[in-house]
Amino acid sequence: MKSATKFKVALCQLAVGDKKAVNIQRAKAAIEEAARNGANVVSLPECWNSPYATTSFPQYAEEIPSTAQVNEKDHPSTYMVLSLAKSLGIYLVGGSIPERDNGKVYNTCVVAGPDGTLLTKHRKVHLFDIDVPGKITFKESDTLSAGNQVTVFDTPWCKIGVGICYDIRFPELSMLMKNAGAKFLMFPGAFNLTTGPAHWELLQRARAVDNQLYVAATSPARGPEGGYQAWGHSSVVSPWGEVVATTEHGEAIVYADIDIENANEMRRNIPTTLQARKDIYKLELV
Ligand SMILES: O=C(O)CCC(=O)C(=O)O
Repeated sequence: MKSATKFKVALCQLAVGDKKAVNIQRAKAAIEEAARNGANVVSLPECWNSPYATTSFPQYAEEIPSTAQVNEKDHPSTYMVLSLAKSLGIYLVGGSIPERDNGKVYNTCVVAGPDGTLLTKHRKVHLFDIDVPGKITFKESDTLSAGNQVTVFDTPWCKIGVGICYDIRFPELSMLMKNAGAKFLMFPGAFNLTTGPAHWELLQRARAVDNQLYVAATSPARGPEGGYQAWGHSSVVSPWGEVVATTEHGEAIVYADIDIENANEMRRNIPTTLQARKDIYKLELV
């Protein structure tokens, strides 16, 4: 399905283990399957090449140079993403990997275009530092640094904004992506068994309705006992706030037919953007 406003998205809910080469092969196979099934835009989950653990991030980190510098030996994850986007002719939102740059490590999403170029990268802006006593304590800032950019890229169908996991909790970031023209927001993410059931779907539906656009969130599959337990439930939500595609917590590929005209219609019918009281409040980049 492909027209001015219609395309197919696929979210690859991958199992992730401690062998990077195996993780890359698994991701490659899922992306190939998604493309065979007609997906035009494919997403990987947060942290798909490394265990989701602060101690693993520096160990699994790779540099992410510009397209011409990417090679298989030094940048195997990004190499796979760029070369597969090109051979399959798809837009690939490469989940996230730990990125090393100038002695710092970031949680970074690489976006590849169908010509194999690195269109943009998003460094997670809001680090996941939380403490819910007796349930979950996580402190990404122990080993990660935060990005400071709002990320939106062009496709033939619409502009797509990218955030990573915890970024979805900050409505301002999504609003800034909408203001930059996005009609679809994609969040690779790895919620957990405490916040997942409570907030994963709610936040996607909230961001979709308050910005009148599509939202997709791609999780890893649930791991074995002992490691980080991802909530799974990768899903796609329409501008009206309906969950149009989802899954449970095992390995899966979630497909959805997107029609951006649904976002346009919602914006015409309920014209909140025009009705916003910009005379009494405003949102701006600093
Ligand atoms: O916001 C949450 O509850 C989970 C966030 C998370 O797991 C992450 O940012 O990696």
